[in-house]
Amino acid sequence: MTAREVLKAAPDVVKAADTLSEAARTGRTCPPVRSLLPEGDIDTAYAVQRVNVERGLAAGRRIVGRKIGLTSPAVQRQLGVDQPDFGALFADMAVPESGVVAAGRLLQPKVEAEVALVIGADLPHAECTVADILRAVDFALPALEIVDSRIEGWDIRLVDTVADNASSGLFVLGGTPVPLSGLDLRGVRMTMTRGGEVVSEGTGADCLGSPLGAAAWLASTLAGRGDPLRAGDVVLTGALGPMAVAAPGDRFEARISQLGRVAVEFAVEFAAEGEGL
Ligand SMILES: C=C/C=C(\O)C(=O)O
Repeated sequence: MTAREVLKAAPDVVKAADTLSEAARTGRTCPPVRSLLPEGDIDTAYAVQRVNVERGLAAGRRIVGRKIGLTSPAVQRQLGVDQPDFGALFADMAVPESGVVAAGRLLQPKVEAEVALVIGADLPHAECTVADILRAVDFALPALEIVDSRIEGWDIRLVDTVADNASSGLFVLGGTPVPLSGLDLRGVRMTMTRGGEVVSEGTGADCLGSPLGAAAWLASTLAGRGDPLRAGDVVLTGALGPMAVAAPGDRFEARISQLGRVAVEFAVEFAAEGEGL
């Protein structure tokens, strides 16, 4: 969808996109958008997502990659869905390794641990294989995805999360790139802690069978839509285990075998000046 096509998008698509972007802008959640869209119509939900992505690009934001969502059976169960989806990653969503997320930056954050891949060659084919992915990937990194929902209480079905840029929020990449050669991404084991307590565990196989298979699904899907993965793109391949709610003051750390560790902190909210006196 080009910027010109966005302007011509159906009124229900524009209304859903406006509802979500207003929630993001004001920091106030909105009701589910599924009631505005044809029931279960995933293509229309992606059109809503595209409207807000095009608006972001028009406002000067830069796409740096894609996220895959809903890859783990645990997350699919948590959200009551049965297929993966994808969303856009913008440069302003990147948080430095061990960085701090400012209070109030997100509406209802939750954290997931994932394998990130950095793509070194374009992937233009609509039938992308795992071998294509292996040849194209420059390196892997451990990552945290901080998902968020503009929809109140995370009351989402597949259409809602697709329209809402796959419930994306922010992401953190670990600091040490690992070449794929010799890595068994299906076999990696992930443990994520919040304040030192284990809150999520999983393996590479829990991500659609393998993070490489998930990446092949994404590359095929995007190429089929005429918007392929390109050299330099970051791919967050999807949660390896259940997501965990984040509150002010929380510190998350994920360790993924063969890949290393990655951490993030959520700032403590301070009372406004004079409040509570
Ligand atoms: C609602 C978001 C889910 C994901 O991002 C995931 O499963 O990775």
